[in-house]
Amino acid sequence: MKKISDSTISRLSTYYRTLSHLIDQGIETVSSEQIAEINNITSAQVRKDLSFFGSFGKRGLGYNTRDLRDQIANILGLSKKWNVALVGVGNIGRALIDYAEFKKQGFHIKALFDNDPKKVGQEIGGLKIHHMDSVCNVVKEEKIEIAIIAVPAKVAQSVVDSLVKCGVKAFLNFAPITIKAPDDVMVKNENMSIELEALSYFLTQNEKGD
Ligand SMILES: NC(=O)c1ccc[n+]([C@@H]2O[C@H](COP(=O)([O-])OP(=O)(O)OC[C@H]3O[C@@H](n4cnc5c(N)ncnc54)[C@H](O)[C@@H]3O)[C@@H](O)[C@H]2O)c1
Repeated sequence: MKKISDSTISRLSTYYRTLSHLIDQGIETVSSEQIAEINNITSAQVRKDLSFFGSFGKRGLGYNTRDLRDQIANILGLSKKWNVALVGVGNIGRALIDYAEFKKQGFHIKALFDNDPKKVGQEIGGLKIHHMDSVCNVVKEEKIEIAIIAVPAKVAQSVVDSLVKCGVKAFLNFAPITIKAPDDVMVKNENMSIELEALSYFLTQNEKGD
């Protein structure tokens, strides 16, 4: 299959949400123009993104919202349940454990890790916090496929390395560093500071233009 860009994958997630909202409103069919308008992009972009994966909808009739949502869910692998581990049960970690939406989307937090002796052994949301010493055993037992990294930056690389050694191949990293990983491992970075800097740049350039 052709290599699909990150931006196409990210737009598919957006279309998935758009279709879910339309279905909630009882709307059965939608055109690429409507999907485009809702998301401030062009209809050509919507058609191009979908064309990578086959032909959907009927010319002139648009797409059936449920069919298209289900097909996008299949493409994104959302029809299955993913077992997730969270490493670092601090401020960010706790907020993520409490976020019920992940579970609804098929991402089930099944294991918690921390190296603080005061936290290890405690239970949060029905899950025991394990020490990193037992990481591979727990990863194997809980069939962990994705790990969320919410530890301080200075230890994030070594934490990822430990999980890679246990066979985990997908990471969502909250620590503000660039993680190095083998080619068959994917690391997505979640960094609010970068987003804030983009806003800062936008406001700074606007001021200069005034
Ligand atoms: N992505 C963002 O937008 C964003 C925003 C704020 C903070 N952060 C980053 O997220 C991370 C977590 O922030 P926080 O405020 O929750 O920190 P925190 O100090 O509250 O929590 C970190 C947790 O990691 C644990 N930990 C430390 N070393 C560990 C190790 N080697 N193995 C396992 N657990 C370990 C600590 O015991 C603690 O429970 C930091 O890297 C921070 O810079 C990201």
